Amino acid sequence: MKQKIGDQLATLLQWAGKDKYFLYLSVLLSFISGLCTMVPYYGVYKIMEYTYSNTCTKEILMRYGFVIGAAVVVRFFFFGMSGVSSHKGAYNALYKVRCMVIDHMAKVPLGNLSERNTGEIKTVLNENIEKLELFLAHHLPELVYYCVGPVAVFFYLCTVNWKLAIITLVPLILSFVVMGVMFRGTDQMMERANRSISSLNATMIEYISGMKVIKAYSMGSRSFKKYSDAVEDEHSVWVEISKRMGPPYAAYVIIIECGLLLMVPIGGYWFMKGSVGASTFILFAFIGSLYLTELRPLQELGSNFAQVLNGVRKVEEILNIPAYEGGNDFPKKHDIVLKNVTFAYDGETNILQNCNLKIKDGEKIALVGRSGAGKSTIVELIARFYDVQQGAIEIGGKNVKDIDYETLLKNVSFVFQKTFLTRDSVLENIRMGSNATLEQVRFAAKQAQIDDFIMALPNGYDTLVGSFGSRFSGGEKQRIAIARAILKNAPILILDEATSAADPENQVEIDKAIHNLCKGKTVIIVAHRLGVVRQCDRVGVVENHTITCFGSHNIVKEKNEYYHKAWNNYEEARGISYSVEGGAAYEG
Ligand SMILES: Nc1ncnc2c1ncn2[C@@H]1O[C@H](COP(=O)(O)OP(=O)(O)OP(=O)(O)O)[C@@H](O)[C@H]1O
Repeated sequence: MKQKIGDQLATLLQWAGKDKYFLYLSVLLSFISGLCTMVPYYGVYKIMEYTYSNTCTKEILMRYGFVIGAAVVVRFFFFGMSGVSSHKGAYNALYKVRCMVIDHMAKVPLGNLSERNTGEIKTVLNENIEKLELFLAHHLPELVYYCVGPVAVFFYLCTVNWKLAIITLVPLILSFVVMGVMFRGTDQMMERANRSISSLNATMIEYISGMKVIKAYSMGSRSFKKYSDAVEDEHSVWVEISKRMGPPYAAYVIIIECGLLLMVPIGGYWFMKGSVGASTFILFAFIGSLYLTELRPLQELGSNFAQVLNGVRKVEEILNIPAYEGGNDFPKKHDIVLKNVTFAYDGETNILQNCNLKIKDGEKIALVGRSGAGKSTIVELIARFYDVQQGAIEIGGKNVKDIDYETLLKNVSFVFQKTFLTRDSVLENIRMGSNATLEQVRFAAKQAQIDDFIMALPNGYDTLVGSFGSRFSGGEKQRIAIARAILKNAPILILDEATSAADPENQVEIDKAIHNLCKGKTVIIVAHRLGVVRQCDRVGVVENHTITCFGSHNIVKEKNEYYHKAWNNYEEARGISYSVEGGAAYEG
């Protein structure tokens, strides 16, 4: 449903919180500044009256000259102060909105976020929120200033001659009609412009982050085409907008400037008839029609206003994604139970169906199965990255939906297949926002077998991670991720094929570190390589949308066909002897 403009502005002010008072102050100062616009008209008119009645003296000239000068100074001073206040309010408000969006994103289910592409979220966080800054810091005080000034002048002109004053409004009324035409239907256009910017952002992110693959597969021209198509689309939207708004804009400018064309014949006729004096005629003919030109910037503000409202809508859309709120403390016991879990990412195609699993507190289990069987999905459901559609997931007897989401995430450690490093120091990359001391971080890094490597870096733990963590190999990044998990020390640990990228030379040390890390914790390992399964108490086979077999390695091997075969293949592969003609045999 379309929201009213007033409601959207109220929402914006509500987001600003206490900083809205800076914005109110800015509006007040702009208001006073706008009122001062009237004073020069008053001063000039008075001087003309004295001049035409032959009573103008040096003293009178000085007096009105001073009044005009003072009004101009006050006007600019107050307008400047209004800008200072609006900037203070706007930047604080912007900071709050950005924090609110980021905080909210942390509390919403991943599923709802991944429905939006990264480009769309980037557009909201950057472009849309920037538009709010432009509005609050610049347009809001300008809007008040450009409205109050002409209104004050109009009222003053009414005191001089109300009939002529009303005639000065004719161009204004016409310009409003033109503005109405100009902005009719721009909502959809701005929505389209916003979509095209989001799509351009998404393509740009994809193009830059996939540069390696694009080069490796000589996909340059095709990928570039996708990018250039997005640029083309964005360009065509704006061409259409300017085509649509250009002619009415030109008409608006001409109409608002043509007050003189009405004033000279009408005012002149009344002057000739003797119904208005010379000073009144001159005031209206030359100055009275000028004041409306002050309204010209309102058109620009109007077109930006549509974008601001669109920005508010986009931010609201993200803030309106239902978040996981409230909930209980994390349970003392850490057994995990899946009860008849059914789940589909798209709500239709079930990835899991009536899936059951019971993991004891402190147990270490492995999930195995074909690629795409749903192993990662199970562990992500346990950490409530998504909500199950049917059934329940319980930790320590409590449904994960009833546990405070932040607490749940604090108590579950994840080591993903792909490690994400932030553009920060190595220290902060291991700390991940915690207050851990350098000693604690180093202790964790030692256990993860990465301390020596970090100490050998140019600035040790203060070394900055290059863009997207490109300075580290896959194995090094994984060991940093293991160090993070060791430091976090959560009672539930999920390793999603955590050691797949490890350096074979360090594999033994890493296995040792993981062994220490797992002590006393409930551990789920998503195992792609079967070697890791032997360290686990039990193993579960994920197939046919459920866990078909769960038990010790020997039992599952005996009962489950997939696991039996996979294990035999694994053993066979390990036993393969490679021999090079003339060389010694190598046992893999
Ligand atoms: N975010 C998502 N949106 C839609 N479908 C998804 C999403 N993530 C995974 N899937 C689909 O769900 C199914 C199970 O994926 P999942 O990653 O859980 O399998 P997996 O057993 O861990 O596979 P692998 O061993 O290859 O990592 C796959 O068909 C996959 O395409």
